[in-house]
Amino acid sequence: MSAELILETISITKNYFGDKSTGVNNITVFIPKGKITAIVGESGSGKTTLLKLLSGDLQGDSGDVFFHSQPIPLRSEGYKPEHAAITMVSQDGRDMDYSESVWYNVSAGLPTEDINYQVQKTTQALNLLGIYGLKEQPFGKLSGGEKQRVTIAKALINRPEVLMLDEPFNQVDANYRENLQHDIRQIVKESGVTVILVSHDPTELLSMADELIVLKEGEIVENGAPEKLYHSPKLLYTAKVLAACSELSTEDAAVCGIKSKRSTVVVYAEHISIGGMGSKKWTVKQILFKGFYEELVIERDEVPLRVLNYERGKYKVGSKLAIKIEKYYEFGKYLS
Ligand SMILES: Nc1ncnc2c1ncn2[C@@H]1O[C@H](COP(=O)(O)OP(=O)(O)OP(=O)(O)O)[C@@H](O)[C@H]1O
Repeated sequence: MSAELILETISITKNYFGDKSTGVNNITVFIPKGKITAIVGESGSGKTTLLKLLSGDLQGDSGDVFFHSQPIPLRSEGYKPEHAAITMVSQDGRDMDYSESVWYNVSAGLPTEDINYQVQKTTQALNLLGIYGLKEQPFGKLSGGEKQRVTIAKALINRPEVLMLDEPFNQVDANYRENLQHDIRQIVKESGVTVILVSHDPTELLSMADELIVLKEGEIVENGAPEKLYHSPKLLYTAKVLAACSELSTEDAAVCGIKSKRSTVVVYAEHISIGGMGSKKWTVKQILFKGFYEELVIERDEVPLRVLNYERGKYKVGSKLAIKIEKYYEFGKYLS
């Protein structure tokens, strides 16, 4: 049985100033209830525009948006209950009072002045995000990650049906990010809230999302389960959005020992193993610190490849390596 839908767009188009190269064109999407849907794509591909159309923040030039099968009312035309049911989490702390406490800011999200109700709901929301201990702290003095948790707690306090997060982990450092991602997944599981998130970061999308929508130049080019899109991307564009990878021409691929008749070969960094029996023909050119692992840029005959190295510190710039490419993807020129 297919999942119940909560939001959908039918052939929605929104071009800014009538310019077809901006905004989104003719988009039909179905957002399943109680799941995490991620909208991904390069900068300017229309992710935020689609989010705003889905939330009633923006009116399409043509097409429809439905919430529970009813047309979504526009926010600019006055408050409707649907607007409270769909909450957008702003990443810039715009709705927050920086000099006031976490408690004050989160409880301000409640429409009532009933103190008992406020205490109960605010305590619940702070506990849900693991920030009860910060309740007395002024919002302005928190770290980026803590601020983000407070913002989400405030958004969740009225139990919206849909939570929209635009680049939610931008300000959050890597360690904290995994915890927050885990907590959001947990909240979705426990509360049944539907989450739609927009992000650039492939790692957070792949570990969090149930569904991915890939946008390119205002159009959907692929959609489906993250594992499917990651392991079998139909388009070069999708592979590049989702994975740390190297894009090779047919000639460059030959240097890597790959014979291909297609115009482009893509190798994911994680599909290259270092070492083995081969001769050490690759030179380390750059070492990028990634926390518990490193990303190496290696080169042979001026062909660069990105490789993951989990034995941190083992190689230096100039070290010679042998590699083995375990898997690669081939794309013809019409699959870019
Ligand atoms: N208010 C606006 N007025 C004019 N053009 C706009 C406006 N908002 C967005 N655009 C244009 O529409 C296109 C899509 O923008 P949008 O912000 O939806 O993309 P995005 O994928 O969210 O980008 P990013 O990842 O950089 O935030 C871009 O070309 C952008 O310049």
